[in-house]
This record gives sequence, C-alpha cells and structure tokens, in this order.
Amino acid sequence: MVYVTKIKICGLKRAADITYVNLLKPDYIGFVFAPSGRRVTKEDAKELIASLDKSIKKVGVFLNHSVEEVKVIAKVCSLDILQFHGDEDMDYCRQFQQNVWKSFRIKDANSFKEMEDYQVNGYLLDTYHKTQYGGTGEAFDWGLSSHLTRLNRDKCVILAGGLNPENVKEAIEQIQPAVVDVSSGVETHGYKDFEKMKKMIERVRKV
Ligand SMILES: O=C(O)c1ccccc1N[C@@H]1O[C@H](COP(=O)(O)O)[C@@H](O)[C@H]1O
Repeated sequence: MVYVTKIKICGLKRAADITYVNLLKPDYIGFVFAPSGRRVTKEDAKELIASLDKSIKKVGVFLNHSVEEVKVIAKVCSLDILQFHGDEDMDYCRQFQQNVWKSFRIKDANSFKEMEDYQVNGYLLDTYHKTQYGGTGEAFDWGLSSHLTRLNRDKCVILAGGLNPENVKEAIEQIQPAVVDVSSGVETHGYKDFEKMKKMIERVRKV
C-alpha cells in the first residue's frame, strides 16, 4: 500500500531548530503562540522565519486568541495555516484568509461528532486531556478511528498526539491521515532533537 503522508514538526523556538528543519525539510513546521513551554512571540517567530527554507509551510498554533490577535500574528509572520486548539467555533474559523486546521480532542467514539459542525481545510485529531489543550505527548486510542463516519474520513485529517519515530508507522497504517503532526516525540529535555526529527521523517516517508 502506498501512502503519501505529509509531516509537520511543531514547537520550534531556537535558531538551531530552523537549521535542522532546513536540512530535513518537513512539509510543515509549527510555531506555538498558545500558553506553553514552546510558546514564541510574534517577533521571535518572525526572526526565525527569516532564515526558514521557503519550501516549508508555516503553521501558527493558537488557543482561544482574539480574531484580531490572530490576524496580526498571521500577518507579521506570513503564516500559511492557522491551527486552532481551543473552543473556536465555525463563525470564528471563517474569519481568516489563511487555511484553517481545527483541532478535536479525542476521548471516545462521540468525540468525532463535533467535526461535522466545521468546514475547514484540516481536521486535527489530538488526545483529550483534562487540563491541557495540546502538546501532551500522549496518544489516543487509534482504534477509535473506526468511529470516523464516511463523511469525516473524506476530510483532510491531521493526526497528532504522542507520535514518535517508533509508533508513527503503525499510526499511519491504522488511520491513513493526510498529515502527521509531532512535537514532544522529537524532543530531548524540552528541545528539538535533530536525530529524532531525522528518524521521524525517514519513517513517515518510507511508509
Ligand atoms: O505544543 C504545545 O505546547 C501546544 C500547546 C497548546 C496547544 C497545542 C500545542 N501543540 C500541539 O499539540 C499537538 C500534539 O503534540 P505532541 O506531539 O503530543 O507533543 C500538536 O498538534 C501540536 O501542534
């Protein structure tokens, strides 16, 4: 079977991280503007982006920001995609020129129903957590994806949550997402790890 899964590496914050991705060329990279140890300011992100390879698409990760705030950051950083991780509804999502990925926190079979209320460019499946909206490093039960309705299966699914070089092949085979999104799984002591990122990209592109 041939899958053509794309890969996003999220949570870049250092100049070294940009050097790594320029060498490894994932399809997407993400800057976290949500409260997190990975959070960057728009000024930091703009400076990092200045030396980013132009072939790599830039995703901004937001969490219940105001529309105005997102618009300013998207413009300053020339973001290609806006990823919303909070309680943003469809009225909120339709207010932007950029492509929108909305995250859905998967807990049980019912968690997929909310996807039907949205018409966005990407449907990001992440793990439900009581207190965290993302970046947990925890995978959800991929078996639950059997509850994705046919309608939802045809959508652009981005799989996130606890992915790493060891489990990504199984995840792709089970869910067949358009994109896999990784943050914690390619870090060591809170920083992006070149060897883990390299291994991750090799594994994804070999499936
Ligand atoms: O990365 C974060 O710190 C973060 C904070 C708040 C919302 C989203 C966040 N990141 C996104 O979380 C998922 C899964 O990350 P992980 O691989 O499990 O660490 C991914 O979509 C990140 O973009």
